[in-house]
Amino acid sequence: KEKIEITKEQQALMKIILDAYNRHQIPQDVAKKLLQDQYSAEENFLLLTEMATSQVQVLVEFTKNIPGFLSLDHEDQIALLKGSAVEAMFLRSAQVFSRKMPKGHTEVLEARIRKSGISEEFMTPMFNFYKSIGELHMVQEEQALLTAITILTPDRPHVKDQHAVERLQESMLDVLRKLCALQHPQEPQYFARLLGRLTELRTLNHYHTEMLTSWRMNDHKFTPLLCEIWDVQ
Ligand SMILES: O=C(c1ccccc1)c1ccc(-c2nc3ccccc3n2[C@H](C(=O)NC2CCCCC2)C2CCCCC2)cc1
Repeated sequence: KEKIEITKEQQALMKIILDAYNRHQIPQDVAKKLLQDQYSAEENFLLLTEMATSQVQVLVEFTKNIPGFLSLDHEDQIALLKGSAVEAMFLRSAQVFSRKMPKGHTEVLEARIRKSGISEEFMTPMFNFYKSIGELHMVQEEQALLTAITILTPDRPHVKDQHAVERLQESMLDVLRKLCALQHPQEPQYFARLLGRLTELRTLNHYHTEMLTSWRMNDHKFTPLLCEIWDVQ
C-alpha cells in the first residue's frame, strides 16, 4: 500500500483554494427563495439571471485566487473564464441542489425547478447531473478543487498557451487525487467518478444556448455580463 501524503505546498495550495471558494459564496440563497414561494416563468428567469450574474462575478474573484492564474496570458484568462462559466454555474447549482435540507425540502425544490420555465427536454439531463453530484457527498475541499479544475480546462476555445493551463490543472488534479484517496480509502475509483462528472458537465454546457432560449416565455432579457458569458442576444 503506497503511502499517500499531501506535501506542505499542496496543503498550502488547498488552503488558498478552499478559502477563496468559501469567501466567494453566492450572496443570498436561491434555494431558500424558491422554497418560500412559487414564481412565474418571468420571475424565475429574472431570478436565474440575477443569481447567475452575481455567480459570474464571484467566479472571477475565486479564479483570481487560483495560484498561477494571473500569470497566464491575459487573453487566455478571459478564454478560460468564458469557457467555464456555464459549467461552473451548473456545478454550483448541483451543489446547492444536493445540500443537506430538512425532510421533503429537496422534493419541493425539485418540483419548483421543474415548473420554473425550463423546457421539458432538459429536465432529465440536468437532474441526472444534480443527483450524480449529490451521490458523491463531496467535502468542501473537493468542491473547491473541482471548480478550479473545471476553470483550468486547457482545451477551451481560443486558449493559446494550452500547456501553461495544463500545468496549473495538473497540480490541482494531483492534490484532488490524493485528497480523494485519503477521504475515501474504501473507494479507489472515487477520484475517477469525480472526473466523470466533469464530462457530464460538458454535455450540459453543449446545449446551454437552447436551454436558455427555450424557457417557456417570450422576450428573454439578459444582463450585459451574461450576454458576454452565455453567447446570447
Ligand atoms: O436553464 C438554465 C440555464 C442557465 C444558463 C445556461 C444554460 C441553462 C438553468 C435553469 C435552472 C438552473 C438551476 N438549477 C438549480 C438547482 C438548485 C437551485 C437553483 C437552481 N437553478 C436556478 C438558479 O438560480 N441557479 C443558481 C444557483 C447558484 C449559482 C448561480 C445559478 C434557479 C433559477 C430560478 C428558477 C429555478 C432554478 C440552472 C440553470
